[in-house]
Amino acid sequence: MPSSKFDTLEKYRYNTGFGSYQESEAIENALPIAQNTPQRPAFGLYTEKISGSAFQAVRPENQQTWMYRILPTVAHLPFEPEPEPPRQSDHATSNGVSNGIGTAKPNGCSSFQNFNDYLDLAYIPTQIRWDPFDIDTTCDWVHSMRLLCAAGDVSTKSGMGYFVFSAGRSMDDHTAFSSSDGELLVIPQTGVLDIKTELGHLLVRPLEIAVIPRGIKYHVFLPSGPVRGYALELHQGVFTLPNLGPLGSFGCANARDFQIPVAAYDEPPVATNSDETAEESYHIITKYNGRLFGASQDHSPFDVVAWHGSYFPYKYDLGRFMTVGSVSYDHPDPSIFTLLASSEGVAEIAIFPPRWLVMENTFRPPWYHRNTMAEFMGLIQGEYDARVDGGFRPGGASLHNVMVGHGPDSATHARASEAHLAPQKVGEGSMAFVIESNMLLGISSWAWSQCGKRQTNYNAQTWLGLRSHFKKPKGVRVNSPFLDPPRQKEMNGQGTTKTGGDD
Ligand SMILES: O=C(O)Cc1cc(O)ccc1O
Ligand SMILES: [Fe+2]
Repeated sequence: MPSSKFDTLEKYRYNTGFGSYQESEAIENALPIAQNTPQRPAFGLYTEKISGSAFQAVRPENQQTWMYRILPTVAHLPFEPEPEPPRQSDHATSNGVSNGIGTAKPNGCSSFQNFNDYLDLAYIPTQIRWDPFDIDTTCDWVHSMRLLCAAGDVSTKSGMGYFVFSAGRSMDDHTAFSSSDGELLVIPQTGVLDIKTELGHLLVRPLEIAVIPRGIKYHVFLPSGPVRGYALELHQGVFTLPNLGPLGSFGCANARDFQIPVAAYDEPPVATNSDETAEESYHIITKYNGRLFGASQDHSPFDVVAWHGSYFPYKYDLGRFMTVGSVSYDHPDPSIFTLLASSEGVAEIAIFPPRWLVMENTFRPPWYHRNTMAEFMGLIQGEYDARVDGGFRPGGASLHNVMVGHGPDSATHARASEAHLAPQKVGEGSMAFVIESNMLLGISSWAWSQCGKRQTNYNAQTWLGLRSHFKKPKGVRVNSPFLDPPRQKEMNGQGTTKTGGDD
């Protein structure tokens, strides 16, 4: 007997190919040949289509999948609001009011409840960093997500939401979850996710990522205990592979390394009495404009015997990423490490795998900067080479919002300015990521105060140690229009010099 479900590795078979057209049968000949909607599909199955793009989307962007299933999705009782279980990870202040922004929510509200309330987000032009988030052992996947920051609006399909998840138990048997609010990128930081989806299984471990399309139902089993990680829900568009431009035909994340599940289905229970059909009870939970709703049905939603199409979940092993970089001088933009980009340009995720730095006469860590793009960073393991002050830890996060200045901490600056520039391997045993977004992100009140993880000394600890090293060279002309002409002349040793106290 396997000790856990994920030891039965046979169920984790994958096809490959980002953006490919797939077909998969759990029972041979379940897929119709040369048509989609036969009058009577094979073996008494129902035909159901799920679309992820408008019918008339251009071919490269068109995402639709045909499923051949035991019963169609519609066969369920009406959805009702789902009760909210209590949560461990609220650290509301004693008077129940947050520290300056928003309104603290009482213990017991779910993440997705917060997520709906975009008016409760705060926009703050300072650097923000969080210690590793606590693992909420009481939670299953459905209630595991906590909104950190967001932009846009779910109902108009704009923007995206950034989450941390932490769960200590598997979803109850006979439950399934889906989000109608967007496509979810899952980045586990610790623990294993055994994800059973309508289209087959995905086993996702730290240093892998998974993407679950909008509306696809799934069940999350935790075969090896608690999990924690990061998630990004795109309300707008879907994840795509970035174009490679002058890099050529391959590099970064290659299409063939994306793994796609194969069809698998739950065998319906056998009726004991031949006059009856055996019934089961399933609870289906869906996130709809930020709220959780539940419905019952008498059959498994994991009943897709065969499918074909271009709309499916997938996973990717970050170890397969081919990093490229400067082999002469200067530090390139981090876009060279882009793993996935959103089709509508609202967000991109780049990773920082272990890599060689060989640049000559170069300050090798990132430059100081502020960008029109907001930068959210997470750390899966190890240490991020541009922030070695000990405050950016695996399972924590940072946010440098639109036009918020940041860069290497003062110790890193001092070290890198003096470093002997031999070839150097950085990030050994480490994996950080950055999500760049072109939207100004609002912070949830949970992220600002209730989680109790925001570092109130981040800015001071990281950058206030920077000292001016400016030394005006002697004997050079000063030509600065910021200085008035007499002062310039004086600095250049011309004209009358009047110093304070002489007149
Ligand atoms: O550490 C950061 O801020 C992320 C980052 C990395 C990099 O190599 C260049 C720019 C940048 O924003
Ligand atoms: Fe940055």
